[in-house]
Amino acid sequence: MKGWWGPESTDPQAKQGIRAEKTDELEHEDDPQDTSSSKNAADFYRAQPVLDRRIHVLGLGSVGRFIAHSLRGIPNPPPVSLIFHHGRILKEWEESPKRISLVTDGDIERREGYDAELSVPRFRSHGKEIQSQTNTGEAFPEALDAEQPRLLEGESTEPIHSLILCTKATKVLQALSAVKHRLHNDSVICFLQNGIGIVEEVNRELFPDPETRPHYMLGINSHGLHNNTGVKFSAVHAGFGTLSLGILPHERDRKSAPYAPTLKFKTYPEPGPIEPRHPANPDPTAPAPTASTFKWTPNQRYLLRTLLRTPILCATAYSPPDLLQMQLEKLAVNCIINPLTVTLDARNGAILYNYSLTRVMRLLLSEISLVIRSLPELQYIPNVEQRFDPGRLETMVVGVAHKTRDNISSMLADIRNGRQTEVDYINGWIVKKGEELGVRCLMNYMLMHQVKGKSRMVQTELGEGVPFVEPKPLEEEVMIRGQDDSRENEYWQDGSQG
Ligand SMILES: CC(C)(CO)C(=O)C(=O)O
Repeated sequence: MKGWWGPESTDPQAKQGIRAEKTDELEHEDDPQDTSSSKNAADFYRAQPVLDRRIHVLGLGSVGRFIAHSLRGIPNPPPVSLIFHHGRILKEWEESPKRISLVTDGDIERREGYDAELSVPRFRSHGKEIQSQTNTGEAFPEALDAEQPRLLEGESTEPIHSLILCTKATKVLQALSAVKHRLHNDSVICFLQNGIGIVEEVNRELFPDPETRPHYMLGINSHGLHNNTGVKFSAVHAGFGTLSLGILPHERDRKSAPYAPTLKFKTYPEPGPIEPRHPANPDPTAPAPTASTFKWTPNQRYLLRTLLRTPILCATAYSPPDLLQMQLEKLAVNCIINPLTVTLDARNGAILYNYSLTRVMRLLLSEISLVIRSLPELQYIPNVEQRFDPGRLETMVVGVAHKTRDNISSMLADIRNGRQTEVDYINGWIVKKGEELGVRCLMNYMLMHQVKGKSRMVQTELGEGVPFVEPKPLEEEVMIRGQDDSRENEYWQDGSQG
């Protein structure tokens, strides 16, 4: 039997990832007549075959390229499809040697064997696709019936079973809208964005019906990656980190989902003064937490195991409550370093050893800490009060700012390049959650709007100034000088997670 974790296939087509990769290696596994093989731990994993080994990567910035490169480097690699967001870039890829290169400590490693496809982001407003033109200016064909997706030439209708989503948080809806018709209720999407609240937004806007909604996984990336200036389809692995992964319980399994958020606190608005609430004074009438078992689907298990067996990713799997706490720690750090570096227009280290900025940081952290400690999802988890104590969060922020002192934060890089920032999913999430929980977060609100104001200011300046390449109608990004030089900085130093 040929297992998919076994030695590398000698079939050149399989190496190229060309075949429709139906798993055949598992077809005898479930034969009830077959009593010859004794059951062992691996049988558990082999019990349910996955349908398709192909992994699609959507969002081909430095993180997407790194993941795609890493996946093709493992024994018996899965077929990997790169989804390009622009016809021009797909053409460049087709005309290139079709390789992704990764630079580590000056050494270049090139990998090939990718498939490529096109999927043009759909612009959205108020929960609807509003686009009548593509980013190359051509008109979208009219759909024959409202239920059918409006497809462009070259766009696929093939189902996607496993998708790794590496776009920025601000591009998730547009990117997913374009492949929504290919995702089914057994597909799995692995979200790898900064910030929190993306999954909820995707559910609300794209998959409101739990019956047709795909399954989800979350990942927190701490690898330091940036673009390789001037070199296409390449990334620089500047800092070794980890990938913390977790499978999210599906709403279809809600009843048995671990730590399903039960509303333990009365939500705002309510009459009378707003009292901060946190687990020290929970609502005694709230129901107790539910059991923590839920089933993984074959696609979820397959994608998780494939990422876990990719050594360079240094991936580890966590339970949903653990992953949530790690996300919240990262969020707290991003809530301070990212917007402050924007307002200061300085590298991460600038916030250190500065009396006034320490005051600012503490005010922000007192709100952030209170919101996090008030989350109903965390109320039954031991030590939440200590883990998210403002003092501990401050130590973490200072530690990360020190380790990444020479970096330009991802938010500052976005601002400088005229891109939309992820502030809505960082400080914006704190403000929104605070409103729901009755914790007013004025400091975070103000800082969020300073970032937005700065973003608008830069975009206006760029619009009035002289861009080097005129944006085509509805083209996503304006190419400006220095864009490729910016460190696309998803840096999150591992040790800082405390
Ligand atoms: C931790 C920090 C601030 C490091 O640069 C980061 O994650 C980011 O820039 O987004």
